[in-house]
Amino acid sequence: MGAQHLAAEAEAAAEGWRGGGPPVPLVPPSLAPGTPRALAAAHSLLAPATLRAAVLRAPERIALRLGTATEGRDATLVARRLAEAGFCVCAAGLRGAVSASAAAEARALHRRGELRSKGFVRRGRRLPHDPTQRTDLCVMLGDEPCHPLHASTTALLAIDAAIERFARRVVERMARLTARQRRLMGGGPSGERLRYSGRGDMMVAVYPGGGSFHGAHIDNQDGDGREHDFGRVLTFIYYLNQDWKDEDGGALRIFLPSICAEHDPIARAAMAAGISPVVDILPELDTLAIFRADRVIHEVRPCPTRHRYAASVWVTCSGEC
Ligand SMILES: O=C(O)CCC(=O)C(=O)O
Ligand SMILES: [Fe+2]
Repeated sequence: MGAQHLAAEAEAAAEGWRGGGPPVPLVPPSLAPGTPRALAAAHSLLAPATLRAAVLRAPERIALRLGTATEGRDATLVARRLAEAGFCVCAAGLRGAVSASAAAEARALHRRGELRSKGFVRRGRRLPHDPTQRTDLCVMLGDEPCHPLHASTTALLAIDAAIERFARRVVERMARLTARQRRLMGGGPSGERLRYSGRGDMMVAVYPGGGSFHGAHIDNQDGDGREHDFGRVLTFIYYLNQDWKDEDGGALRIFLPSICAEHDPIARAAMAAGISPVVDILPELDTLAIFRADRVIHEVRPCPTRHRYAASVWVTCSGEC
């Protein structure tokens, strides 16, 4: 299946819920009936993703300094990059002590058995866990002091608060984008100016080696079943793994949306050959990946041995013309 086709599906899905009609179902492309992945998955729970992909060089990281006076300027850069490409990769610039403590907290949650299998959220409901689609283990953290995990996740919650502050700024900057940028990847489904409407609890996840993976999907393919806003529009993922190498696998693979990729000659050639242009992002400590939760197809490549930890926050938006 070509990238153009995938992206067209993604865009159709993003619009389906806006028009008030039934949401357009999106089978995770790597698991569509008859594809190699679907066949492999029938034989093994840990089959690696086999969607044909041309791996392009990842764009330069934006060096952020979360929680400092430069955050406003950083948010403007991120908003522009999101509008042009649908995703961006940042170095968050958090103090080493904070990121190292958060990584230790995530490992301790796993050791204590707090991380469990979960299904996808579709139309606002969590579906039963399906090990042919994802084999990560996760838990949602709450920031209220009475939450049972509150005392053991203070560094993770500090990162959660920093991401929320930054996310609010990014959405504010996205609302200032031009109409053209908003129609690309910077606005609502009909190019509306985005407005921050909320966020979910932070999710801490581990891919515990053994080929664990998360098949190709869009986080919010159906508006999350919400009437009053667009549901999740941005995904923020902060990675918690020191010295992650190519050979450790586990890259976050982003499928370039076709309307963004067509300006790149290599991506265009790949699409013409029916191959998806993708970029792979290594889940290295302090890397912050940000992408459109409602439009960008992505997957987690299989993790053969190392345990891979990440903390994700989803931001919901409404829109205004
Ligand atoms: O951890 C990642 O890199 C991505 C995970 C993901 O796509 C998800 O949980 O929806
Ligand atoms: Fe996802």
